[in-house]
Amino acid sequence: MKGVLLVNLGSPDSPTPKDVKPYLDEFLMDERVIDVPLWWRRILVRGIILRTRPKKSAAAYQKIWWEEGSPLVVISERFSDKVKDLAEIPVALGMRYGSMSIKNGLQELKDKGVTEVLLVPLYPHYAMSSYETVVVKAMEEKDQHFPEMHITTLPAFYNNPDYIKLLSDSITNGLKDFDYDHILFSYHGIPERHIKKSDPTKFHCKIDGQCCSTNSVAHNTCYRHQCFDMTEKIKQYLGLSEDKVSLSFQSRLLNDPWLKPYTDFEFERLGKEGVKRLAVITPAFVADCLETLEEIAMEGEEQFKSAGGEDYKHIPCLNDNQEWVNLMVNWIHDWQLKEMLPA
Ligand SMILES: C=CC1=C(C)c2cc3[nH]c(cc4nc(cc5[nH]c(cc1n2)c(C)c5CCC(=O)O)C(CCC(=O)O)=C4C)c(C)c3C=C
Ligand SMILES: [Fe+2]
Ligand SMILES: [Fe+2]
Repeated sequence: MKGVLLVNLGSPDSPTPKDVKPYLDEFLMDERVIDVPLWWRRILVRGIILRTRPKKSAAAYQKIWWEEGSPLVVISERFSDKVKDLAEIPVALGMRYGSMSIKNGLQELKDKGVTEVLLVPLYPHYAMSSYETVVVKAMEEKDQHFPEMHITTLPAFYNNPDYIKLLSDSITNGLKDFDYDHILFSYHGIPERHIKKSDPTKFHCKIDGQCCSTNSVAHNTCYRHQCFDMTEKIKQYLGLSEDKVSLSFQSRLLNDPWLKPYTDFEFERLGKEGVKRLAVITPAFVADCLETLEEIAMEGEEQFKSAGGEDYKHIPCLNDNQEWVNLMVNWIHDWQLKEMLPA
């Protein structure tokens, strides 16, 4: 029997340093997130980052936490419940980090008699620290605990025309009551090194002005290309003028070079250059979370306004929007009935 496993990133069990610490430990000890040798990762994560970060992150989580729990988890559950109602085959939800594991999700499917799984990493783009680590972890769990299962993975959907339309419509909807001067597309950042590591040709991705717009097989796994391409497609769909849109990368950690421009610097630049009304969209996330609700909707507004901006709007992620649920169900049905995956 066929079934679906939806996987998002996961959150701590509560917004306290006690629960944030083990969550961050699992997250940052992932070799695809902090990609340095194990001995150095142990020193960096356990000896340095985890001494101070849990308290700081817990304070940030407290600002956005809902009565029902972490917004990322609650929204993912609402999305998953709606997909379950329409999919006609078993659907389970797992998280890459934290207590709602991928293993539990696969077990839930196995208990319902599922042997053929469609794995859906809930990320529109491919990055080794998001999409790839979900796939690798699911395959490890399968090999260890569910050898009889067969797993097929939904490809990254950053350029899927139906998804582009949904995101574009959500921008139109978000801007109905907001007369913007500028729209910033803020994507989660990654270290530049990750782009080079994910390049199968080993020479295409130079992180310059050209590589991401020169056709290459490297783009199947190039997060930077995929962010540029998605922005371009939405710009075209909505007919946005070049000078009113820009792209940036948020959420840096540590001092390595990360993808540029940096979102926090862009808030300052745009404010100083006279942009008064700024709209921000966060298309690396399908569900609102710490990085959108705190870093963008709260901190970002403060940064932009202290640089001279006046009005600010964060456009929510697609979350459990019914059209997004319907699109996911269509993809599931195509796979279930015709073995077809979205292009
Ligand atoms: C080296 C560090 C990190 C990389 C690389 C990274 C990539 C990456 N992350 C997401 C999506 C999310 N990240 C979230 C939180 C978060 N991310 C990092 C670090 C890296 N992410 C940390 C340490 C945290 C935790 C919070 C903090 O201490 O700042 C979240 C939100 C989780 C939540 O509970 O709400 C998401 C979602 C993507 C898509 C990505 C690569 C493209
Ligand atoms: Fe992250
Ligand atoms: Fe590139």
